[in-house]
Amino acid sequence: MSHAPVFFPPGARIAVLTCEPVGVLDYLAPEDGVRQGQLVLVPLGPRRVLGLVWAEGTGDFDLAKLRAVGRVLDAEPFSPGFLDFLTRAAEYTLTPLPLMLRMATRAPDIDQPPAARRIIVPGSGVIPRVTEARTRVMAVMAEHGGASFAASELAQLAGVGTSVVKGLVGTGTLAEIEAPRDLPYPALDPGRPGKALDGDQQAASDRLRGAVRGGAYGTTLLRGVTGSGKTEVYLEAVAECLAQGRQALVLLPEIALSAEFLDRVEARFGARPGEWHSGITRTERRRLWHMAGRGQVGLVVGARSALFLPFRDLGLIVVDEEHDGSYKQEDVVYYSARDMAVLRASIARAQVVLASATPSLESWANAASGKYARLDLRSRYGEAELPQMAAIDLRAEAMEPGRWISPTLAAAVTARLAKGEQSLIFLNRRGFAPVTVCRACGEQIGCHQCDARMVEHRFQNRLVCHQCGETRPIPLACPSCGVEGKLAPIGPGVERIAEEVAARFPDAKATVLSSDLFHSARALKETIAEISEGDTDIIIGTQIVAKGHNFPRLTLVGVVDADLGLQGADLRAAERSFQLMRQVAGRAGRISGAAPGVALLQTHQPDHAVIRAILSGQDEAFWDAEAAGRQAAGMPPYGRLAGIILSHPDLDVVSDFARHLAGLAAPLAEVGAELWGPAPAPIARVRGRHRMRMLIRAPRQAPLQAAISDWLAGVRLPTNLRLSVDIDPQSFL
Ligand SMILES: Nc1ncnc2c1ncn2[C@@H]1O[C@H](COP(=O)(O)OP(=O)(O)OP(=O)(O)O)[C@@H](O)[C@H]1O
Ligand SMILES: [Zn+2]
Repeated sequence: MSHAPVFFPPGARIAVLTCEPVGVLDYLAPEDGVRQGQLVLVPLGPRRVLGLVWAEGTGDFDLAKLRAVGRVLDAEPFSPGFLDFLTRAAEYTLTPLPLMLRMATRAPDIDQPPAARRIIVPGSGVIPRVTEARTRVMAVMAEHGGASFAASELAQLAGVGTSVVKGLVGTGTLAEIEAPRDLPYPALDPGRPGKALDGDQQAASDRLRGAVRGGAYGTTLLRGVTGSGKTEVYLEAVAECLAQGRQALVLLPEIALSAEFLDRVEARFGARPGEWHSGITRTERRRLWHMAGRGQVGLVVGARSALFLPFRDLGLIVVDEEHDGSYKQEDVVYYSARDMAVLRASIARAQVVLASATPSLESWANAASGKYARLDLRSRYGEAELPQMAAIDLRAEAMEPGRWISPTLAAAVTARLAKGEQSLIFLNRRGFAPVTVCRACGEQIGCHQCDARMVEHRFQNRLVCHQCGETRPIPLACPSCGVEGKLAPIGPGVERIAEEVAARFPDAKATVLSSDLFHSARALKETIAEISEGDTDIIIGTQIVAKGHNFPRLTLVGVVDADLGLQGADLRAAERSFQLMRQVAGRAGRISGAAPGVALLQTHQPDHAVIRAILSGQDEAFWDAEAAGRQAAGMPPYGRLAGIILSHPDLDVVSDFARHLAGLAAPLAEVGAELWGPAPAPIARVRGRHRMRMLIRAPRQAPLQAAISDWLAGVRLPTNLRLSVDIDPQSFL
């Protein structure tokens, strides 16, 4: 594709990519002509649908009978590079182009003009009479740092009636003004001085700045131990990118992390970046989408889907905690934001920084082979030391029945309490108990819709299915045998650990941090801020606490069950356990000059190779061993995998079809790929649909996507059968 957008004069035959399954259709260019990459509304049957001017028309449909483009939308045209990215991302992930277009246009009211609207801004007065509701409104205003709100939006975010907002306007505390929609973001100032960097940090910063200045594509693995200052270093790369007048994108795995990050950006550059994730308002979502296209937002901080914003000139993409599983989307469009970041950057002549203390084996191998550059931050910033790590051998502990915190761990917590320091008790399992069993008949309560057990969530007083989200009240009588009072929770979740903590340390202030306990991103962020500044003594948390947080008073991390991730035959079980344990341990002892932190891992298998690797600190040896194992088995990153997931409400339909499909797999064999399955998926039923899986393994260089396309090309799916292709699968459920 050439890199100058083409202009189509009125009446020219053009190909328009629609958001509908029909894909690309020919139309006539409208009265004033239209440019390639412009968003348009086109007639389709009786409807008008969103489309994108894709290319010159190619069809042989009679020109006189073609319909004309209805309207050209008031949005910056997509650049040829962005069109190229969408095309190649679609080819790589085997996603139909219309779905890609949907991903790239996920902003509300995209077809509406940028008319003026009434928004609320800070006024001049102070709050005359302080009420709780008014304080909440002002807190939301402060938290969003000058973002614009409609009155109703502000009220909703604060959980108050619109009258409270109007009241504050009446007193002059807030003001309601007419403003154009979609205001540019305040410029960040890259010239402000950053923090003084230490040796490794300075060297890494120089290299990254040089790479960004070079204006060519490149990917760098920034590997720095926990607390080494990776964020400080990549903010230097952001500064360079902004100084070059280009845009930067920082992807974070968790919105919970964004609050601290936004503060750091503001401290560094004097203004806040644009934010893109599920917690932002519709107004902001629309504004950011447009400003990305116009080049009027310098830095965007976002979740994985920010990668599909129509940036005008992207010069840098940072993928923070690049090993994190949440970068993989496994719904509708299956893609890895980390890998798509590399694709996008290579087209946009941008730099990618993959930052992590515990890189994925994929990135580690790409750095080892020279495909990526690698920079190392080998020690923590300042005087802070890495935590000391040790196992607690549960076989040798006198565990009390119904308790999960060993005497050794409890004693360590007590010692921290005496010194006024914080402890973190970690268990990567939400809810109160993973299984509820009837002591009369042995029944385990399951979900009606899924092959999954219901998980007791005591704080909500309900059973919850972690597959489909269905909830029901905890029954009194067993649904199977009808006996009352015999249902018993088996095993611990974080809520149960919280109960044990309350019983053991009644005077300590404990806080549970689990994603399901917060109804909004704001509530979660508030609690995290409270933990890092406030008087929490004991944090009880799931993996949400493992990532990237700085809790200054935290000196002890206790892992309730270090064996949890080692079970199961997952290809990445060892890698994931290693990453998670290291990350969670890395929260301890991050303050320079204070005593080093301690991480204690409760385990029944202290001699397990992975547990030993976690404790040893020999990271390179761990990766070498993992790499050797994968290489011997022809597994990623040394071989390629693709998953095929089929589902249908009727088990016979899906299993017959799966067998039929497997019988047609000659195109796979032709490229040297093997097909395993079909077999019932490990979670064999979700939301009432029966699921079958197949797994394809191919040599690294094989044209896997082309072979799969050939294979599936002529196949007709039975009604209501869903087929998904997952290239480079992370999950095998
Ligand atoms: N050069 C510096 N000057 C002052 N403070 C620094 C410097 N580098 C790092 N720090 C501080 O050290 C702490 C850890 O830094 P940062 O959060 O950037 O580390 P990280 O490598 O991203 O950690 P993790 O991987 O554990 O999330 C932060 O509080 C940060 O402000
Ligand atoms: Zn369910």
